[in-house]
Amino acid sequence: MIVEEAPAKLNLALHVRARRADGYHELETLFAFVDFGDTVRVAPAAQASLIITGPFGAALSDEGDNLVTRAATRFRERFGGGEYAIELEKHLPVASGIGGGSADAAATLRALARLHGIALDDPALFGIADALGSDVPVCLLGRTAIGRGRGEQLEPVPGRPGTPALLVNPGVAVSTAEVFRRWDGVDRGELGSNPLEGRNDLEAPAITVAPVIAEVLHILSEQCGAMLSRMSGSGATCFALFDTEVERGAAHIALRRTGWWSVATTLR
Ligand SMILES: C[C@](O)(CO)[C@H](O)COP(=O)(O)OP(=O)(O)OC[C@H]1O[C@@H](n2ccc(N)nc2=O)[C@H](O)[C@@H]1O
Ligand SMILES: Nc1ncnc2c1ncn2[C@@H]1O[C@H](COP(=O)(O)OP(=O)(O)OP(=O)(O)O)[C@@H](O)[C@H]1O
Repeated sequence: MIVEEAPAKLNLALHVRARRADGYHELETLFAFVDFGDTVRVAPAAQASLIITGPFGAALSDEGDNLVTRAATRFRERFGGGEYAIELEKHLPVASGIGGGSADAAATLRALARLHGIALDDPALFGIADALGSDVPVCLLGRTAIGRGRGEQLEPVPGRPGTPALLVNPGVAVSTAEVFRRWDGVDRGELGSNPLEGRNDLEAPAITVAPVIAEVLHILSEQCGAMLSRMSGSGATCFALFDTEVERGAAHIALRRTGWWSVATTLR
């Protein structure tokens, strides 16, 4: 059996530049990963199966069309091979801006590539990831990178591994397509040389979908030692980066009182 971690992605900054003719939006984003996520286990089997476990498993079990299954199907169409029994252990909230489904699809592709002796930088594997979703290529890469285009043109950059981070989700699922639809169409400029000084241009439209996001951002920004607080992706998960683990710990205790989902972790 192959076990692959599916870490959550954060958009440390996300600048929306233009709406394209194909309906997607041109982005500039700084992707990073944290030491927290789902787990995917893959084993050869006589018959294909997917079981979903973990705290957010129930939220997905009723949906027939899982990105894990889609990834495995695309992989078999391209590379052949038999059937697999897959277990997805779901720890990431669904439709929450931290790329849970994308991470699961990428982890499935990595597991199958390892089982088939295919290099992780095989262009055909990247092609499958690209077709599955805008965030799947960076999840396949699994390291800090600047993303351009609709997020699939990747330039690896040095990260800040070990930086204490706190993730907070107020429990509202937000549709990525809906948030992009509500973007005001104003290009507020490029990422610049220090993306941490950037913005997430989807915060304002996401707040119109789920006003509680403004409250989450406000509380995070007030925490002692929070050097950066921002929404990730299309929301509703927000994060703060801290100078020290002690400050993150104190913020985690404060946020627990809200009853929202929160996780103390570190950048990878
Ligand atoms: C917002 C981000 O999370 C930032 O990393 C991603 O761009 C979203 O990536 P994703 O969840 O993999 O999204 P996809 O499944 O590719 O797209 C979902 C929908 O979001 C919108 N979408 C997505 C990405 C993009 N660059 N422009 C868009 O307008 C499109 O309406 C699309 O139909
Ligand atoms: N394995 C999966 N995990 C989560 N969602 C999945 C999965 N497979 C399919 N989906 C569907 O994909 C939708 C988006 O889920 P996901 O958690 O990837 O969104 P997200 O966190 O907003 O990601 P992103 O940051 O890439 O926009 C869900 O509403 C769900 O219906």
